[in-house]
Amino acid sequence: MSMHNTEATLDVEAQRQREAERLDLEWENITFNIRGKVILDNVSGKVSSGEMLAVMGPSGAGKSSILDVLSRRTIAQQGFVTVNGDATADMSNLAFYVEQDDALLGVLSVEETINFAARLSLNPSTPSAVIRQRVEETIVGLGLTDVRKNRIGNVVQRGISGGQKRRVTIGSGLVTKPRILLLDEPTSGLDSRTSREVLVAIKDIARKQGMIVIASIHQPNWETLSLFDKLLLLAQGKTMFFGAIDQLDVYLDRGLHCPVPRHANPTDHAVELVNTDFVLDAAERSGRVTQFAETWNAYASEHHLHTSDSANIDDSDEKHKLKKEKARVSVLSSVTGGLSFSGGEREGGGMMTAMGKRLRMNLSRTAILMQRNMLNYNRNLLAYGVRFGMYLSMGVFCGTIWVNLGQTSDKVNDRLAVLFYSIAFLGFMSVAGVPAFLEERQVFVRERMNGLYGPGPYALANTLVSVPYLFACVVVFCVLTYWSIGLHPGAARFFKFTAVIFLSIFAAESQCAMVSALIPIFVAALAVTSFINGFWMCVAGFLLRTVDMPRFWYYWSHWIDFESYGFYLLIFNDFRGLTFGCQTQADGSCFCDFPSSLIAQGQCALAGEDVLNYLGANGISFSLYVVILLLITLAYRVLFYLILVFKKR
Ligand SMILES: Nc1ncnc2c1ncn2[C@@H]1O[C@H](COP(=O)(O)OP(=O)(O)OP(=O)(O)O)[C@@H](O)[C@H]1O
Repeated sequence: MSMHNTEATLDVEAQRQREAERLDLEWENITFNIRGKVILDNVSGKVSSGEMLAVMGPSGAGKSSILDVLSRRTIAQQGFVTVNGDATADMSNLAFYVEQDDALLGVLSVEETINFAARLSLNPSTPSAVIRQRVEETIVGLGLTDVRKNRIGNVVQRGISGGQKRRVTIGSGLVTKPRILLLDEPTSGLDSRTSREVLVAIKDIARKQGMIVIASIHQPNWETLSLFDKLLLLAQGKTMFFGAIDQLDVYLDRGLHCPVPRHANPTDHAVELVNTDFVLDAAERSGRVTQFAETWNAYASEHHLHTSDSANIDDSDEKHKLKKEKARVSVLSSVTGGLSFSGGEREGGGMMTAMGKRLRMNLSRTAILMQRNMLNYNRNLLAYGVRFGMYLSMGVFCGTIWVNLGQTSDKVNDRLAVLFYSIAFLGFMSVAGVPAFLEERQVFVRERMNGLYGPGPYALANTLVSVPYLFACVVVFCVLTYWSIGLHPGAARFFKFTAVIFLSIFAAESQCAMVSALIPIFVAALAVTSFINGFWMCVAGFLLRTVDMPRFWYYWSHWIDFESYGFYLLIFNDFRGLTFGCQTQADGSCFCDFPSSLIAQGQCALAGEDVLNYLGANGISFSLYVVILLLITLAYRVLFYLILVFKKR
């Protein structure tokens, strides 16, 4: 069968399947409070496959909140959200939520961004021609053809406009072909013509796909609004109107007795009526909105315009109990679902349960994320570019400042200092990756919330891809410093030196990723990571010998400090087998800067082992310390993963 035939068959099959799986999304009596403040008050409604619902209202009316409840990102204290009557339906599999903020990777092009979103949502076996076709349709549909090769842009490099970014974010959702598309302010930043065209494209896809579209929207012109089938008008969390768009002016006239003035836009008129932001008296503000809500309820009952079909059905105690139980299960599963290794599979009809398929899916997602990370790190100077430059410069500085340290006892302290500094400073500089990590994390949060993949593939891809980049940074530093400083001769010691620095810096990087995942605020992550690294320096065993360290600090902090293992491994690697000449004094006695075992043997010299003894590092096992360093890194990575699992935003 030719590729075109395959695509056509897939599309026809998908269409048939979707027609067969008509969806009704229904929400009943949603009441949501935050700290006693009513955000949504008894809101109900229903929307079906192929329909577009506009959610409107003044600022703070609860538009984003109802989208959050419908996507189950927020669980309301009262009420139910059901899909075809099922309150336990997995929304992360069904719905894609396009939030107000555009969380995108700035160095990727428009086309790459949409392409990765498509690949992350599809079965690993989807033919690439099908992916290309989807991406093409989305780009053309959203009017992004001219900028398809342009980069999104970030603080370093200007990219596409704000309105184009909005469309790319919408495109990243549309291309996954969700059954329910939730859009928070999709037209913000777009002029009225572009807004309309974007909504036309969405409507077209929604019709073809049998997709439900729910969009919060500010002041669209009437022409744009008429693209929607239904309107939910909110004020102070209460329903002011819910129903077919063309019923709004009828209601305003006959229900509210405030007819739309000639040439005025009915929605502008309605939003203006229910907007009480500028009424000074609080009681009057809430009284007016309550009265509007009561008028609507009375009108809806009188004209049988119930907010949801189920309002007609006898809501017996039994049915209510059943829904309540289902909703409870849904809340529980949404909590425990956080432990799952991956997100769900969007395409292909339902969750795959077989372990093999699940593993394959996770590996495929990990591979795609690795590919995207590499593209990001190659182009994003803030990821590793800045660090590469810093490590290279620091290599030049260290190699020329501690240049050619001779093997004399008076240089031993300088040698210890440069070894300590290599671990401490290079580890400290892991904070330079925080901005790029936070950008990547935001994209992860958005994609994870939309069920594209879970924390497992993300954490794995992040860990694996950071290795070669970090290794390149470390190698350049080591090559520039090792021989210039005059560290222990021999290739084997150089390779060990490089390996130890790499393992230590990888531990520092893992710690930084863990902190940034926990505190995803740039300045705070930077401050906390720097603070922790500063503390590790104090207890590493160089600035203060372990024998002189108060036992309280020694027993717990020294032994979990990656810097102490890195430092001990470096000095063990460097000092073992070296001999340092001491000074013969005027009286013929020998002076060494450290206690020497060689003087008693008639040599005016200091053995490297004497220095190790002095620092309590002579008896260490190199391989054991390497294993501990690896275990500390592993612990950071596991914590990183667990934080991502439990901290959803
Ligand atoms: N986490 C929160 N804590 C306290 N109040 C909140 C919280 N989230 C939302 N609110 C309040 O809930 C109300 C509804 O907020 P929401 O963001 O849903 O409004 P909106 O209609 O989307 O507003 P806008 O059009 O300005 O985006 C607002 O008064 C807001 O201040």
